[in-house]
Amino acid sequence: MCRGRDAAGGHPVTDGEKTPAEEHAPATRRLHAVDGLLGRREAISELGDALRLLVEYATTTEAPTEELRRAAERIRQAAAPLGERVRDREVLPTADDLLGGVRMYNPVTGSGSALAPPLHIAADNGVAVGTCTLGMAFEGPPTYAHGGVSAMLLDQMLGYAAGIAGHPGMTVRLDTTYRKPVPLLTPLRLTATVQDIDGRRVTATGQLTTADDPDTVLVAATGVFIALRAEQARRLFGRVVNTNRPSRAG
Ligand SMILES: CCCCCCCCCC(=O)SCCNC(=O)CCNC(=O)[C@H](O)C(C)(C)COP(=O)(O)OP(=O)(O)OC[C@H]1O[C@@H](n2cnc3c(N)ncnc32)[C@H](O)[C@@H]1OP(=O)(O)O
Repeated sequence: MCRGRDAAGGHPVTDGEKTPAEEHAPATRRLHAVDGLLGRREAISELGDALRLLVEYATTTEAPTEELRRAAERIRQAAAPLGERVRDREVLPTADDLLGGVRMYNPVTGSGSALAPPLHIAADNGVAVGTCTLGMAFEGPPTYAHGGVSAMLLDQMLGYAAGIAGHPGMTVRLDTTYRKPVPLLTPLRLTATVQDIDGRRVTATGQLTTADDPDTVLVAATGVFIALRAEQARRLFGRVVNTNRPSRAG
C-alpha cells in the first residue's frame, strides 16, 4: 500500500510488506545508536564535500601525468573500505528520511553526492527558491554550464514546487529555454511555482538567474508532473525497503 510521498514532492513512498523493512530496522537502529543519525548525516556531508573537492580538482588539474596515476591509486585505496559495506539498491540509505524529504545522495540536492552542486532549496510563500554555485566540473561550453545541468537543476526545482503545493509527481515533460549562458563559479538563484493543477497533472514553471542579477533570466523551464495512481506506485516502488519509516510496533 502506498503510505505517502517524500515530503518535498518526490516519489511516492511505499510501505510494502512488513517483513523486509522490519528485518532491516534493527540494524538501522543499532547504527544510529552508535553514530547518532545527525552525526552520520554530518559525516556523509563531509565525505560529499571531500568528493566534490576531488571532482573539482580532478577536472581542472594540470598536474603531471605520473601524479594523476598516483592519485588514482590512492583514491582506489580510499574507496575500498567503503565498498565493503554497500546497501542493496532496493534498500533506502539508513540516513535518509523519505517522509521528511531527506535524500542524502540525491544527485541534485544531496550533500552526500559527489554529483550534486549541491542545490539548496527552500519554500518561500509557496515559491521554491534555490541557490547553488556550479564548479568547473559542470562546464559545457568553455567557462559556462552544460545545458543538461541547468535542466537538471530546474527539474528538481519544478518538482519541489509541485511538492510544496501538495501535488508531488513524476516529471513527464520538461521544456527548457536557454536565453543566456550560465556562468560557472558564480552564485545562482532559481525559482519555481505551480501554474496549473488538472487532475493528476501539475504544470510548474521556473527560471534560473545569477544571484546578483535576478531580473535577467538565463534559463526558463516549464515542467509537467503526474501524480502516480496507487497501482503505479506499487509497481514502481513496491519493492523499495525504507528502514526509517516508523515501526508498526511503535
Ligand atoms: C526534494 C524532492 C523534490 C522532488 C523533485 C523531483 C524532481 C525530479 C523528478 C524526476 O526526476 S521523476 C523521474 C523522471 N520521470 C520519470 O521517470 C517518469 C516516467 N513516466 C512514467 O513512468 C509515466 O509517464 C507515469 C507513471 C508518470 C504516468 O503514466 P500514466 O500511464 O499514468 O500516464 P498517462 O499516459 O495515463 O497520462 C496521465 C495524464 O498525464 C498526461 N500526460 C502524460 N504525459 C504527458 C506529457 N508528456 N505532457 C503533458 N501531459 C502528459 C496525460 O495526457 C494524462 O492526462 P489526463 O489525465 O488529463 O488524460
